[in-house]
Amino acid sequence: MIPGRKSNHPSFRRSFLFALQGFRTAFSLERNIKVMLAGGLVAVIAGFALRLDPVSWGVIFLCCGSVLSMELINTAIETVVDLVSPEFHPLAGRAKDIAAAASWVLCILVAGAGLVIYGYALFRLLGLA
Ligand SMILES: Nc1ncnc2c1ncn2[C@@H]1O[C@H](COP(=O)(O)OP(=O)(O)OP(=O)(O)O)[C@@H](O)[C@H]1O
Repeated sequence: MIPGRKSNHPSFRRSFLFALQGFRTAFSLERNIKVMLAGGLVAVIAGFALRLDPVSWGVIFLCCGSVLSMELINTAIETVVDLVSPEFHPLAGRAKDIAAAASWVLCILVAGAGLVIYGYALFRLLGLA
């Protein structure tokens, strides 16, 4: 709900536009978002090259989406921390470090999933699996 507004919720279309605006802001401010989008593009190109099966494509899309979403949430947490604690504070640092850790944990697990999926697809393409 927007503070001071009469209606409780913006329309579905306006909500989508707010989300789009949030994405554009995060994209322009965060280098990690650009890196992750580039990584997603490489993953899709590699998927076509290795002729992934439909289930593998589904997993790859889910992985790309979850990594990107987690980085957006991380960026939102950093923004709120900067708002409530513009000064140096150990708890502010801790909150940012934990949010960054959440993103890295997901990235490491997704890298593992990618290794298995692309590795298996490569072996299959070479007739080794
Ligand atoms: N207000 C603060 N008080 C204490 N430590 C802070 C504060 N702001 C940032 N830090 C420390 O500096 C680190 C980097 O903070 P910064 O806001 O630059 O994040 P970032 O480098 O943009 O993170 P990411 O790479 O995930 O986007 C934090 O993880 C935290 O350890």
